[in-house]
Amino acid sequence: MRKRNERRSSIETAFEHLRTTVATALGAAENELERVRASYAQREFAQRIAAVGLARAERDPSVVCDSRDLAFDGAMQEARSEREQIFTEWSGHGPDRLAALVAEAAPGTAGRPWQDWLGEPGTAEASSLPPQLWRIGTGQVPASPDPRPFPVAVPMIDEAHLRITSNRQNLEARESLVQNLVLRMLSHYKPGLVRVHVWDVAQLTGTLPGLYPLTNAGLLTAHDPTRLGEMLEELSDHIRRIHTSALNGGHISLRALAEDTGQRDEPWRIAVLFGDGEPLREEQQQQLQRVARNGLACGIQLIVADLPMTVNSSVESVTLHAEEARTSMTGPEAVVRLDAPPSRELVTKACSAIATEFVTRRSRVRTFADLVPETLWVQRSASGLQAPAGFHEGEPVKVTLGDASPHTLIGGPSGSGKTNFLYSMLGGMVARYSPDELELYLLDFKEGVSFAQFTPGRRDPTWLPHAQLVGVNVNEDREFGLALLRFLATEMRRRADAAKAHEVTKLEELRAENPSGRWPRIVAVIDEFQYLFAERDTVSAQATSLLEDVARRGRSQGIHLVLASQDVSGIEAFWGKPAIFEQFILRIALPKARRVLADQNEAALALPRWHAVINHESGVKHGNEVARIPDATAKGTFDELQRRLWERRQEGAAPPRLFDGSLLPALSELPDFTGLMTGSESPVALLGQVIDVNGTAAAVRMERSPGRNLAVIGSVRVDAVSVLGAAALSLARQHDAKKARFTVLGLVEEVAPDVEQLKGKLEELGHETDVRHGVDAAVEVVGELARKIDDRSGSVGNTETPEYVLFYGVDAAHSAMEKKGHDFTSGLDHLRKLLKQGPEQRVHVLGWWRSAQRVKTTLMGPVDEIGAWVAFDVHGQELSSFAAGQLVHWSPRARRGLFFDRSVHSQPEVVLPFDLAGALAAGIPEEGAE
Ligand SMILES: Nc1ncnc2c1ncn2[C@@H]1O[C@H](COP(=O)(O)OP(=O)(O)OP(=O)(O)O)[C@@H](O)[C@H]1O
Repeated sequence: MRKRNERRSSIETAFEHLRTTVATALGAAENELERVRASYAQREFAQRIAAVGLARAERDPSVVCDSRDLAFDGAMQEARSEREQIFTEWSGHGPDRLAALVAEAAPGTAGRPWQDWLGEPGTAEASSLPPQLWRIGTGQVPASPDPRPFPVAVPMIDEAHLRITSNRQNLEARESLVQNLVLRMLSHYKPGLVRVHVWDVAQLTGTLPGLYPLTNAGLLTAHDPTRLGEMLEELSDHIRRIHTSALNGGHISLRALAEDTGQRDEPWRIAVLFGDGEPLREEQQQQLQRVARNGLACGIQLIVADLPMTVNSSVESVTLHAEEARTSMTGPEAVVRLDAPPSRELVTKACSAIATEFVTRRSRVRTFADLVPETLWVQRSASGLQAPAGFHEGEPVKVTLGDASPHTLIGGPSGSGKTNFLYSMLGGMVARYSPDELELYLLDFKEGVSFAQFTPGRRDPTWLPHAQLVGVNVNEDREFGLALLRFLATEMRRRADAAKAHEVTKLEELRAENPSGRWPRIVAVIDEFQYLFAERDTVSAQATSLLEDVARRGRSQGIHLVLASQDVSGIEAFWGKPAIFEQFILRIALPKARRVLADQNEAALALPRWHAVINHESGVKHGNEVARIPDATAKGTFDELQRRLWERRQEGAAPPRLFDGSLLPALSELPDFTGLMTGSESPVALLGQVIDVNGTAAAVRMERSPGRNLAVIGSVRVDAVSVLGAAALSLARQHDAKKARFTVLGLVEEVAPDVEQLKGKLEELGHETDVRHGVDAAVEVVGELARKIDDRSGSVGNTETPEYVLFYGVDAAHSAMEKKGHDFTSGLDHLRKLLKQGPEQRVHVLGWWRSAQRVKTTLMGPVDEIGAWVAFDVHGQELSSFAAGQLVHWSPRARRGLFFDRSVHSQPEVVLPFDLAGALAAGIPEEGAE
C-alpha cells in the first residue's frame, strides 16, 4: 500500500514537474521580454514572440515581423536559449522518469501495446488492486528544444472518471480512444469482472462495433438513445445495492473493503456515454452527477464524451484536436498522440474470446466447496457478518448480517430448500468466522433432525464449534422458542450494560474499547418459527413482545435473528406489528415463496429450482439478487466442513447443548444431578427439566418448614414414577449413607417393579429404605409416622434423620384410610398430620395422586400443605386452587408436566420428566459424567 501511495505521489510530482516546467518556461519568456525592452527593437520583437509563443514564431515568423532582421533574430535567439535552459533539466530526466513510472503504474494490459496482450482473456482477480494508470498514447512537448516522447496514461478504475471532448470532426479518434481503454480494462481482469454499458445519443448500435461479441454473454449492454434515464437508474440501483450489501459493514468503498479484507467480488461497470456536445436535461444531468459522485466507490467508471457537465468527483479529461490531443494529466502544452487502435477484426476476435471464456466460467457448476474460503476463520465480525450463500453466473452472491441488515426472513414452501439454504449460508459463515467471532443458536420446530448434524451423534462424533445450542423436534414445546428469545434479550441487556460502562452504544465500539473481552456476534436461527405463534395464548403474546425487543435492539448488540418459515403470510406477530417486520431487512425467497418479498416483487414466482432471491432491501425489486444455491446437505458438504472446523476447535471446547423434544433428558447426565453433594442443610429434590436454554433441573428445596411436601398429580404411571424416582435419587445423593431414611409405599399394583428398582438403588447408596406394598401397609405406615411426628414434636435442631415418604398412588388407599381406629383417628387423619406437621420435623411426603380432585379429598380443606406440585394430564382450570388461585393456562400434552413451587414461583412452568434408566443402573453417576 505504501509503495502504491509513493508511486502515486511520484506520478503526481512528475506530471506537476512537467506542467510547472512548461509553465515556467513560458513565464521566463515573459521575463525575457522585460529585459529586451532595454533594447527597443529586440524588446519589441521579444514581446511579440512571447505573445504568440516561441513555437509559433519559429514556425511562422511573419506573425511577429514582416521581414526578418537582427533585432528579431536576437530576440529569437535569446528566447530560445532561455527556453533551452529551463527545459534542459526536465528533458534530461523527465521523459525517462515518466516512462518508468507509467511502466510500473500501468503494468501488463494497462500499459503495454495491444500487440502484447490482445486476444488473451485476463487473469486478474477482483480482489487484486487495479493498475493506477491506463495508457492512452505518447506525449511530447513540441516547444521543447529536444522534444522527447513520453508515455501518457490516465487513472481510471476506482480512481477517476474520464471526460472526452472532441470537436465532432474526429469521432473516429474519440471511439478509438474509448475502445482502447475499454479493451485494456476488459483484458486485464478475468472475464466477467468488467461489464460495459454504452449509450450513444446518436445511434442505437454501431458504436464500438468491435465490442459487440460481448453482448450475448451479457458483458456489454447497448442502451437505447432515448432511454438514458433507464441506464442511469440502473447504475443508481447498483450503487444503492452495493451500499446495502457489500458496504454494509461500514467500508467507504469496494476498494477499501478489498484492501481491508481481501474480499471483492462485484464486477466493475464501465458506462460509456457518447453525447453530441449538447447538455443533458437538468434531471438527467443531476442523475449523472449523482452516479459520478458515488459511482467510483462502487466500481462504476464513467467515460463521458461530448456531454457538457460539471462533475464534483475525480475526473481527468482528454481534449481531441485534429491530429492530436491534450490531457489534464499532461497540461495544455504537451501534445498527445493517441495509440493507434487494433483492427476491427482483431477487436472482435478478442471480445469473442473474452465472451466465450466468460460463458464457460459462468456455466461451471459451483458447489458447496466453493463457498468455503482457502483459509478458515480469518474474518473479523466487528462490523458485521458476510458470506456467500450461492452463485450467480458462477460468481458468489453474499448475504450480510450487519447494521444495515440485522435480521433475515427466509420463506419458501415445504421442500423448496430452506434448510439447505440455511446450511449454505451458515457454512459460508462458520468457515470465515471463528467461534470467538460468531456463535450460533439453532432451533427447528418441525419434526426431523435438520440441525442435529451440528451436535455429536453416534455415527459422526464431530460437532460444530460455533453452535451453543441446538433444538430439534421442538414442535409442541413452544416454550423452548420463548426460552431462546428470553436468553437473547438477557444477553442483549448484558451487552448494552457493558457498552454503557465503556461509554459506547454499539457492539463494534465495545469490541474496540474492550479488545480482550469476548463479544462474538450471535446468530439465532428459528426454522418454522410460525409454530411459536401457533395459538392465541400467553406463549404467543410473550414471544411477540420478546421478538419485538430483540429485533429492534439486537442490531446494535450484534444479535441477529434468522427466521425461516413455509408460510409467513399468516403470522400475525409480523403483519400486526410492522415494527417487527421492518427490522427484517434481509429477505430470502425460495421458489414460490409468498409475501417474503415486497408486494409488487414477484421474482420468487419465476425462480427455478434450487435458486433463491437474496434481497438486502426489505424485498423491494431493485434489491433482488438471484443465486443458485449449492447442495449443502449431501454427504461430503457441510459435514466435511464441520469435521475440519471441529478439528480446529479450542481445547476444552464443549459441544452444543442439545434439546431434542422427542427425547426425555437423562437424569444421570444432567450436571444439576451429577453435581449434587452430600451435607446440604436443605437438600433439593430434582423433579424434571425446565424448558430453558441451559437445561436447568426443576428443583424443590426440602427444607424444614411447613408445606415442603410434593404432589405429583396425573393419571399416567410413567410420569409419576419418573418424578418421584428422580426426587428420591437426587435427595439420596445429598445425604451420607444411613443419614436419611426412605419409606416407599406402592399402593397400586402397577408400580411394584418401579418401587423395587428404586429400593435397590437407594440401598446401594447406603440408605435405610422401607418398602411396603398395598393399602393396609400404607395405613399402618401413616400411623407409625404420625406417632413419630408426635415423638419428635418440640425438637428444633437438625439432629433428626430426615425421612422421605414416597407414596405411589395415595388416593388408592383413601377408603382404607377413612376407617377410624380405637383412638377415633383415621389413616387420613394421620396422613394429614404428616403433611401438616411432618416437614418441620424433617418428614416430607412426596406423593402421587391420580387426579387433582383426589388431592383435595385427601386434604379436605386448604391445599397449603402441598408446597410444590407437578401436574401432568390435568387441565389448567383444575389447578388454579393449587397456584394461589391464579388462572393457569395449560392444556395437557404427552410427557410434559407443569411445575409450581409456591415458595419461588409466580406462575407454573413446563417441565420434561427425566429418563431415569442411567440413574437407576448399578454404579454411582460421577460428577460431570456424560
Ligand atoms: N440447492 C439444492 N441442491 C440440491 N438439492 C437440494 C437443494 N436444496 C434442497 N435440496 C434437496 O431438496 C430437499 C428439500 O430441501 P430442504 O429440506 O432444504 O427444504 P425445506 O424447504 O427446508 O423443506 P421442509 O420445509 O419440508 O423441510 C432435500 O432433500 C434437499 O437435499
